[in-house]
Amino acid sequence: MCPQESRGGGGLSRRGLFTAAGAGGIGLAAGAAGAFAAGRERSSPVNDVVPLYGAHQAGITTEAQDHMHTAAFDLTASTRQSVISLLRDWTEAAEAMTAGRDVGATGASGGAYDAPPEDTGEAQDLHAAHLTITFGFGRTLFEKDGEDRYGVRSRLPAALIDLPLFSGDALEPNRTGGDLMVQACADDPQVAVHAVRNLSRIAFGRARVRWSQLGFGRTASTSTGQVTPRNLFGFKDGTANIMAQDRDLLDKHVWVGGSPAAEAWLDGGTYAVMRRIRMHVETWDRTTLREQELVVGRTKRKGAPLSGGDEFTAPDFSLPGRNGPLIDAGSHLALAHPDHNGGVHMLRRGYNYADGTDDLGRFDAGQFFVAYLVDPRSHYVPMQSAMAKNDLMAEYLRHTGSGLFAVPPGIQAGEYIGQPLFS
Ligand SMILES: C=CC1=C(C)c2cc3[nH]c(cc4nc(cc5[nH]c(cc1n2)c(C)c5CCC(=O)O)C(CCC(=O)O)=C4C)c(C)c3C=C
Ligand SMILES: [Fe+2]
Repeated sequence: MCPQESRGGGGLSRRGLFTAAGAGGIGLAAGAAGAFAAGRERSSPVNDVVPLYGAHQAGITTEAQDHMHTAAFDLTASTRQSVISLLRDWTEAAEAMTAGRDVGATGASGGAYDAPPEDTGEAQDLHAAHLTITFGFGRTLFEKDGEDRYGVRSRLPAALIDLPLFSGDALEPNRTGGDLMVQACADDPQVAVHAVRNLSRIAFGRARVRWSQLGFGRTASTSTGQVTPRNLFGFKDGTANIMAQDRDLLDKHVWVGGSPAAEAWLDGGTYAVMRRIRMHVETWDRTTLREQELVVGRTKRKGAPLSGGDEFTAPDFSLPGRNGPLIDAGSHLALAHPDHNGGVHMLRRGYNYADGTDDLGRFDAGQFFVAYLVDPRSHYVPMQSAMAKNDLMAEYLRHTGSGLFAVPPGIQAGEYIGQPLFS
């Protein structure tokens, strides 16, 4: 695991910064001073800062936190310079918030009495909570209605396609697309919401929120140190995920590299596929345990493949049962497995969501599916096409929102997110 991506990777809480600064840490002293100006004193020292800087953006291989708030934005900026200034301002704010500080020099309550505060304030007294903020660029940033709005059309990556409409999709326009994407993940929901809200406030006059989604209860592990969580069908989800420790799989299936010159700005980055998938939990809850396990291809209790063993045993798709293979060829496991998808893997990092009820009293609940992968044309579209047609799980699912974003590489101090694209 890259140190810069590890959870709490050497980061310090604001109280920790004071201590280290007192011990002679010059760089840290500057951070502590900033924190003090922003007025975020906290009660106890904790080590819950995930550094913003690194080769890759944080929030991808970082151990999946418990909560998520994601938003997509439509740009209203009329110039390229205005987009750059927004990205600069967002980077500065992200650096402060992920370090557990308020936004701006005066923060939530240290500024002029007759001016709006620089920070909205709801994260005062809260820890950094492993906050990560991951940024992405939608296809419409590069080209919209045939127009090269910000002079970056020539740098549009070939893989940043318009995703095709899949069988059974019921996409809602106001939950789909977007020029920019911001994914905030944290172990405290209020910290994640605070981050997106402040970025939205900063964007005023340059970009406005197109859609946003709250998520809870991660539906994947991204580190071998994490316990596999459960989704709203009650099954373990994320067992066979790419983990932060799988360096070779990450290099092959997640990180973009060796791009042609026009796309080289994305090297070290990745693509984020986001799908808001409603799960018909009422129907699922009236389905027998036998049927549920048949659909998933794994046991509900342990998450073991139906061919036997424990959670991490490799599935055997040819092992026969009384009426055909023990793992049904139409099961989600069979359709998603690399053996049936040309060997592709993806890093899943989704969250459960529950957004109230519809007019029939049914829960609008499901999974906000997020996957990071090297190329959606090879690593997502074929699998989703097959699932939409043949996955036994499909009858319990409805895709209501969608987004595909190019996620630029990480940055160093002094740079802004996506800088190579505009250089
Ligand atoms: C196109 C990609 C995928 C979508 C969309 C998707 C939706 C989805 N998945 C579950 C539940 C489970 N998925 C599991 C495994 C799994 N799913 C995908 C891909 C998509 N899932 C992959 C690549 C894999 C791993 C396959 C493998 O290598 O074995 C599992 C099993 C446990 C696990 O390994 O994670 C469950 C359970 C839901 C509920 C859902 C939509 C709401
Ligand atoms: Fe899945």
